[in-house]
Parts: sequence; C-alpha cells; structure tokens
Amino acid sequence: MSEFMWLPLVLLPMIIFWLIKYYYDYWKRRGIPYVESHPLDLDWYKSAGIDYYAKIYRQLEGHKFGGFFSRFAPKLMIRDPELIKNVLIKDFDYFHDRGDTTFDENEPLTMNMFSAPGTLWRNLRTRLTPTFTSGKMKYMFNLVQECAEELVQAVDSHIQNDTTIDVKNYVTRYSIEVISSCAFGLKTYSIKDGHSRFAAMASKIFEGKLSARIVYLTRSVCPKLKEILRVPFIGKTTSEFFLKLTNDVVEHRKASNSSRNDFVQILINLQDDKKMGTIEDEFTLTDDLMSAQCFLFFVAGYDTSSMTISFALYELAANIEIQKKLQNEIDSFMEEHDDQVSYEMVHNMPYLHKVVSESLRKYSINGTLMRVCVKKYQIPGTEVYIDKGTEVFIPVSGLHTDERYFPDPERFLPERFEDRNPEFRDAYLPFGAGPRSCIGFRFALMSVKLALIYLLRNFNLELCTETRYPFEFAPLKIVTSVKHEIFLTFNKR
Ligand code: HEM
Repeated sequence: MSEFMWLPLVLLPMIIFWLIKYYYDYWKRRGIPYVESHPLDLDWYKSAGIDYYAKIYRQLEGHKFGGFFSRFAPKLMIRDPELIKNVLIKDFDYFHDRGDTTFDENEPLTMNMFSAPGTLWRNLRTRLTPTFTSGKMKYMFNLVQECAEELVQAVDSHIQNDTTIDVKNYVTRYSIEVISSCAFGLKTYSIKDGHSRFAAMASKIFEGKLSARIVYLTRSVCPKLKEILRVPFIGKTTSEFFLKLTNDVVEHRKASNSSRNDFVQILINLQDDKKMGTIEDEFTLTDDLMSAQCFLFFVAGYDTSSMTISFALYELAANIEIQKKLQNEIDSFMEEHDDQVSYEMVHNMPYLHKVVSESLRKYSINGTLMRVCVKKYQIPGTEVYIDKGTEVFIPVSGLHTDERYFPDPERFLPERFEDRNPEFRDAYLPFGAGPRSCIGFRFALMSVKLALIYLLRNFNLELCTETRYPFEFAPLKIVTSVKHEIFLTFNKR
C-alpha cells in the first residue's frame, strides 16, 4: 500500500473547505461591504422575515448597500432610501421581476401577478389595474361591510360567555370571508361557524409543511431543479380546489347570466372584452390565468389584512388613550353621518389612517421587498455593478425600525404620521413602491379600516393576563404572522 494513501483524506476536506470559503467570499472579492456568513448560518431558516431583514440591515449600518448570504446564496441589500427609489421606481426597467422561484408554467396557480416575470407580469398588471380603482372599491364596499357586521355579531355572542377573545382567530375568519366574498363571490360562513372548507384550504396554503419548505428551498437555491424534480409547489388538493372553484363560479355566472360586484366578475368582463382580453401582443386571459389571479387575491389579501388588524387591535388595547382618541373620532363621524358608514367616510378619518399606518410601520407585514436584477446595473454614484440575476432585497422592517427615520421606533405613536418629511416618506414602504407595488392596497385599507371602525364602535378593548407580548413571529413565512394566539378582553361599550 502506498505511503501516500492518507493524502486524499487530508486534501479533500481542505479543497472542500477552500471552495466553500471561496464561494462565501463572493462579496469580499467584489469589494462590497457584507455580512460574514457560512453554510451553517441558518438564521434565515430560524427567524421570521421581520426580524431577519432588520438584523441584516443593522449589521450593514453605515453602508448604503451591502451583501449577505441567505438560503446558501449571495443577495444584495439596498439600505439607502435614495438608492431604493432608483431600484423600485426610476430604474425599474432593470428590476421589473421579483425573482419569485415559485413561478412555474406547469402549475397554473403559480402563474399569478405576484410571481410572474417580464411580459406576462406586465400584461396582467396592465389588465388588472382598473380592477383596483377607488370606483371598483366602492362597488365592493357593501360586501366588506356585511362581513364587518358579521364580525361584530360573532364577537358579541362570544363575549356573552367569555370576554377573552383570540383576536387573531376572529379577524382571520373575517378576512377569509371578505376575500372569498370579493374574489370568488362566495359566502363561506367562516366568521360565524369558525370552520369552512374554504378556511381549511386557506390554512393548508400557509401551514408551511416541511415538503413545501423543501421544494421552496431547493427552487430558490437552484431554480433549474424544478424542471428535474417536478414537485409541485402548491399541493394537489389545494390546487384542484381553487381551480375548480373559479371554474364553477365562472360557469355559473355565464350560464345564469348573473353578475355581481366582485373580482371574478371584473375578470369575466375582461375576458369577454375582446379589446382587453386579447390584444395585439396576443395576451389571452385564459381560464387558468383567471383562477391564478383569484387565488392570488386570496393568498395576498387574507393573511396580510388579518395580521394588520390583529396588530392594530393589540396596540389599541395596550394604549388606552390612543384607543379612546380613535373611538371619539369614530363616534363623531358616525353621528355626523346618521350612524351610516360609507366608503368616503372610512377614507376621511385622519386618526384612523394614522393608527393603521403606524401598525403597518411597527409590524412590517413583509420584512423585505424582493427584486431581481434583469440586466447589468451600475449603482448610481459608485463604480459598483450589480450582475444580471442578482437578487436584491429592500429591508422594509429595518427601515421601519430605524431611529433616524422613526424616533423611538418601539413606541406605537400614530401622531408620528402628522407631518411627514420626505426622508420619512421614502423610508416608509408597507405596500412597496413603484410599478410593482401592492395593487390591492386600497382594498386592504378598506377592509382593515372597516373592521376597526365596527369593532371600536361596539367594544372597549383591554389587555388580559393571557395576552402574550413581545410576540413570537413565525419563521419562513412571507407574511409576518404571530406563532401564538393574541388574546384581548372585549367589553361592550
Ligand atoms: C394590509 C394588507 C396588505 C399589505 C401590507 C400588502 C403588502 C404588499 C407588498 C409589500 C407587496 C410587494 C410590493 C413590492 O414588491 O413593491 C404586495 C404585492 C402585492 N399585493 Fe399586497 N398587501 C396587502 C393586501 C393585499 C390585498 C388585499 C391584495 C389583493 C386583493 C393584494 C394584492 C397584491 C398583489 C397582486 C401584489 C403583487 C403586485 C405585482 O407584483 O405587481 N395585497 N403587497
């Protein structure tokens, strides 16, 4: 036996170590400030986005941008509000894709506006923008209002026996009802019953099963793998449920020649309108694409809105003076309007708007915005180039908790939205910014504000012994959510 047999045993680990080090020195080699990392650093897996991106943001303190590693791959974080505006708005042509690796032409539901790249995204966004105008929101106002009334009834009957309420549970049921009603034209009775097939399917999408996490991870580390592995991102049952649901609703509407003021109707009209549905660039709003957009409205709208309402309710219970001030505003508006809530009224309540804005600041619903660089880009004012394919992150939760823009960031202070200077404005990104910002923000504000108006008009809220704070945020979710219940005491006013 050769005396050098041991050599590979020593050399191989050294080579592997060197290759890993070389890979993880990606940002160092490029002369860009960065956060040190290694393959065993699994912070991205263990922490919630709201905490994770704020931590990286703080680690890059003093730099306008910097590199980090997440999901075993190099990413770039842009910290400076001026540069962020360039990425999101001015130089949008370089960053029009989100780089969402869930997009898959073989999986109809993933072909939605959030995940779609390039031309498909542009086509969808252009066609669907008119769906979200104030005019269209007004049509849906009554549907959402009905849900807010049901929410009050459900809370009212709960507190007959027990004044302690898990607000997260109730407002999730409310949000499911709102979206199922406005996106699919369906009554699910989830507020009253607490259980519905729709709600069960919704929880399946978000329950973060290990298999879904593995698929998501492998796709984000190596997008090519999806062609080889062919494992669907959305489970078969969920996928079939939502595809059939939209098909049934569409067929029923067409067959009965009936119509309703909801998203599915707007999409049916869009499909029927030859000028809109099929234009020169041969974009056709197929049935599958239509289902994918309804599914997206549901996915994008239900957790985001319910968590926003839950956080606001918690803060109102924790800050009784703010709660009283908001109740006074609601009461005086109701008196002025003969106890009738209208779309205009909801949007003209200044203090309510500040309370919602502050909740969205303190609890960033998305810890980060994501973009992918689609062609080589020079960062303005520097000699640094971002390569095509680089994933770019905008650290919303970091900006929202930066003392420089929001003094005393831990404090819930709606008054900070009184006179917003431009610097403050640029650092505030709850709905993103630019052509790819949240298309549903008007709808979201309408449903969040209506729930708050109805609940505060009818109940006084207080913290109770079961209220858990600080919150423990759930890891690996796109939407910031709390792992546990949010208990509050409700008393009839
Ligand atoms: C409080 C509730 C909500 C919050 C905080 C929120 C936040 C966001 C954020 C941060 C983005 C990414 C923006 C960017 O990358 O610049 C986004 C995208 C999106 N949101 Fe929302 N959202 C909410 C509710 C809704 C609702 C109710 C809908 C639909 C009914 C909706 C539909 C969408 C869609 C379709 C996109 C993708 C837009 C595109 O890529 O063109 N969102 N949302």
